[in-house]
Amino acid sequence: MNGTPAEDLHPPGVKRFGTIAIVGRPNVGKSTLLNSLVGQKISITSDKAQTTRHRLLGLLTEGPVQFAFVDTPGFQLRHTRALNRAMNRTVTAALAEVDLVLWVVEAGQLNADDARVGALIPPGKPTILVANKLDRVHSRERLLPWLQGLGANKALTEIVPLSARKPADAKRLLGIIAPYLPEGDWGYDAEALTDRSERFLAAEILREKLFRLTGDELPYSSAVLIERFEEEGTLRRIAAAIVVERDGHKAMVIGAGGERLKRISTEARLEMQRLFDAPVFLEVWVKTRSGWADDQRAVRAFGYED
Ligand SMILES: Nc1nc2c(ncn2[C@@H]2O[C@H](COP(=O)(O)OP(=O)(O)OP(=O)(O)O)[C@@H](O)[C@H]2O)c(=O)[nH]1
Repeated sequence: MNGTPAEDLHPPGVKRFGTIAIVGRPNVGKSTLLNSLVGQKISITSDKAQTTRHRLLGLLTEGPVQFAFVDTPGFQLRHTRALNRAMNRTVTAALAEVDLVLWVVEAGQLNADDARVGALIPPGKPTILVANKLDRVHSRERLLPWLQGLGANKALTEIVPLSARKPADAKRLLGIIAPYLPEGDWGYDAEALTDRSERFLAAEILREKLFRLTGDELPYSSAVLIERFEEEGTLRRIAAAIVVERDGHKAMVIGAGGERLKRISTEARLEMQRLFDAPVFLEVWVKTRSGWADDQRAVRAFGYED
């Protein structure tokens, strides 16, 4: 991890680096695909190079190519029906910035929800349609006309039928993706993610839950600090502080009987576990900015992995 230039670790070849968004209606297999594509290296982020519109979900460096799979905030896949026009514009703008879109559907199906997702992809954006769950299709003869019908859609750059569960299929897909990524230097080190980047992501997740579960009540001056981030084997032991301006805000975050703080910290912990692919022990404190003296009265919420 220390000091070897990344170039020395890889065979020569044209270096490429690019961002890829994976979109699709719920349950088509996006998470499964991301996992197969990046393996254990899921959900890594770094505090450099993060423009606001994307969150890094996973990085993969294979030979001279670095793939950055990104999330598109505002792409509420679970609530596609509820997307209003303004949100659609946000999503479309975010997708406009990536180098490639992977639009995941289930092989043999293209329903109204799929079409709604497809409509958000900016015209002209290189888009690979991934027809997933191929293993469930028992009659390849029936799939053929479906694939040919899709082929008539000029907006699709490629159509790739596969099973996200099969590592060999994911590998094949990487080979198809690579030429769409621009030539140029990598955005990140080739090595696995550092504690520091997970630490950053932990703060981001907690902040997101904090603001989502307090609605508009909480002033944006409130902050999240990761005070401790330790690894014990696979366990991540994290101590975080939510720092607010006033006692009134503190009460707001804690909620009646501590319920809201409990929910914030539970949801944050579950998402961290999913992203880090590891158990997380998360302790969250709420403090007012008045200083350390206040720690005595700090309230904490615990999260345990059973
Ligand atoms: N048979 C089969 N099932 C798959 C395949 N890929 C994913 N699945 C299953 O499909 C279901 C949904 O997969 P997810 O990866 O959670 O789908 P998602 O699109 O991320 O879902 P949301 O998070 O709800 O948007 C899970 O039960 C997966 O195991 C595949 O290639 N073949």
